[in-house]
Amino acid sequence: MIPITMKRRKIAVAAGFCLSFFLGTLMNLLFIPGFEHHQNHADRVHRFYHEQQQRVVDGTKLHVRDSDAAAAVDVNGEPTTSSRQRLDLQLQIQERYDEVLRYRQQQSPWSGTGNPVRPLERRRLMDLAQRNNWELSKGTEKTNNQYTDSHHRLSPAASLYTKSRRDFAVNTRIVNGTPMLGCSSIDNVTDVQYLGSGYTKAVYKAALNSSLSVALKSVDFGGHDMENCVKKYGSTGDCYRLASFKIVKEMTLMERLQHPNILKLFGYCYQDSNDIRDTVTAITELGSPLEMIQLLQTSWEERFRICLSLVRLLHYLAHSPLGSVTLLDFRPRQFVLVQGELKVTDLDDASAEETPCSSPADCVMEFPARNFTLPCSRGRCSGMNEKRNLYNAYRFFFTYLLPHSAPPALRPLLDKIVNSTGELIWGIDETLVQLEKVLHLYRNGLYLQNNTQPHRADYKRVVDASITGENYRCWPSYQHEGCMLSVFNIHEAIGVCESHAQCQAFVMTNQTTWTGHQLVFFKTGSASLSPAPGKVTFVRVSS
Ligand SMILES: Nc1ncnc2c1ncn2[C@@H]1O[C@H](COP(=O)(O)OP(=O)(O)OP(=O)(O)O)[C@@H](O)[C@H]1O
Repeated sequence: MIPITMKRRKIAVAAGFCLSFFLGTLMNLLFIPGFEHHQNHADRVHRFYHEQQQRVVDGTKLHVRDSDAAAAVDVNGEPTTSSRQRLDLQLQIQERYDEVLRYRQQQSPWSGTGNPVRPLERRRLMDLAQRNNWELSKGTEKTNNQYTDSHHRLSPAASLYTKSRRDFAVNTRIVNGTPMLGCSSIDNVTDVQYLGSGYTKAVYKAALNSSLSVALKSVDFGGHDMENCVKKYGSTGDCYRLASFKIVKEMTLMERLQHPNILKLFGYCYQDSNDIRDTVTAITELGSPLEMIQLLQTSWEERFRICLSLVRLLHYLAHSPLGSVTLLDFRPRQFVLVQGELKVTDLDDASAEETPCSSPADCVMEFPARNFTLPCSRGRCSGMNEKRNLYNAYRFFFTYLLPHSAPPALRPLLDKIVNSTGELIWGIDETLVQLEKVLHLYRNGLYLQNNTQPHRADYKRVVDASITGENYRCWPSYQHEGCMLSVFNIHEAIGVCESHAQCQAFVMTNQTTWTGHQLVFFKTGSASLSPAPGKVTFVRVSS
């Protein structure tokens, strides 16, 4: 039997513990100074315990049940393991919530105002941060979904129209001048296909109105993040809230960071799913996952485009409205291709905070092959966000994609770009200048070496004609069946034809690449020459 006074004390302590957490949350929501956002997580846990010990509160006011109170503290009035874990999880949710609010409101040192949080969004964010879903941890979720597969047990993106949901009239929401899609837009999606998943999210492709294809991103209930969290904390509801903040953060950054190489956010939908209120689904631009092996087989021009897109993106991130943004998880899988352009899709690990420091020893960037020490200036590691991005771009992209099979005249400049980024000699500004220079040289045919040797063969020019068959394979062809390469002009095409033993003719198509180069089909003969308006064929007449 526990003496009645002790029981009361426990109730009071537990209530204090709850109130303390509630007040902490409230202080953060109201931005009361003194409640540090950047506090170390462990310190914060500590502080909450300390505070709850000091408070004496009437438990009945907070409706703390005896059973809850008893579960929250042990016989010595100390928090039990389960209450510690619960608090730990709540604090993680709170931290993610704080981070999202910071990004919503943050101004860069040089730009205008941040985006104020609209009342509806604030309410939903608060809801996400505060709602207590302990009862959801009892494993009551349903799995009656048509898109369930063995790997991805159930994902809200895949269960859009099987659950009740709240459409917060998001169709009327305008972001950066564009109306946002909402739940009603994805009511009748068709052709839903699983695209991929990572640690936290599952991504599906879907067609809206049988026309626009989009990506639907939601928390993967069967993913590692959810599984590990539920194993540790036992609460599906709260683990969901924790994970969903990654999507909310990503959506926030997609709204605040507007650039052609950042995937567009088309909208979002909050709906009930798996017995969890307001599960979030982001509706974004659709891309195709980056396959490095496949990229190595494409033309230099396409690979250069990817590097240039990346450098343009990193230049924007270094000077973004939120300050210098770094992609902490910088792997090729965080990017997708949209019509040949590289776009970043996974922004949940992006950070606009420069690492705090007291000396350069705190500013060591460690990579598998080498380390860099950056200066510590005014309490922050100088340029660390930008440099981290740049070195990652070098090690994951430039070394593989830039020099390999480049036009020989561009090799010295490309080698310099690779070396200077690999040594972090250049910053992103200089790197961008140099890559734009490569583009200028390539686009204007300035990479073509002055070849004083005359062409060995003569060619007969046939206007509005093409050769249908007589294909041969070459690398890196734009077309699987035949040899289709891009050239700056007719002279380059003749040079290519003469360098291929099989080539007896070529067809200048009316298609161009992203740099304006013309696509040319190289052929083994001209027996199947036939009329084709707009195309010009050159047939070798002597050798
Ligand atoms: N818009 C998109 N279009 C096509 N595929 C996408 C899109 N967004 C994401 N993907 C694919 O889905 C995968 C998972 O998405 P995402 O990276 O956002 O999830 P995650 O859980 O954060 O992953 P990670 O463990 O890498 O952090 C990606 O690796 C990518 O291949």
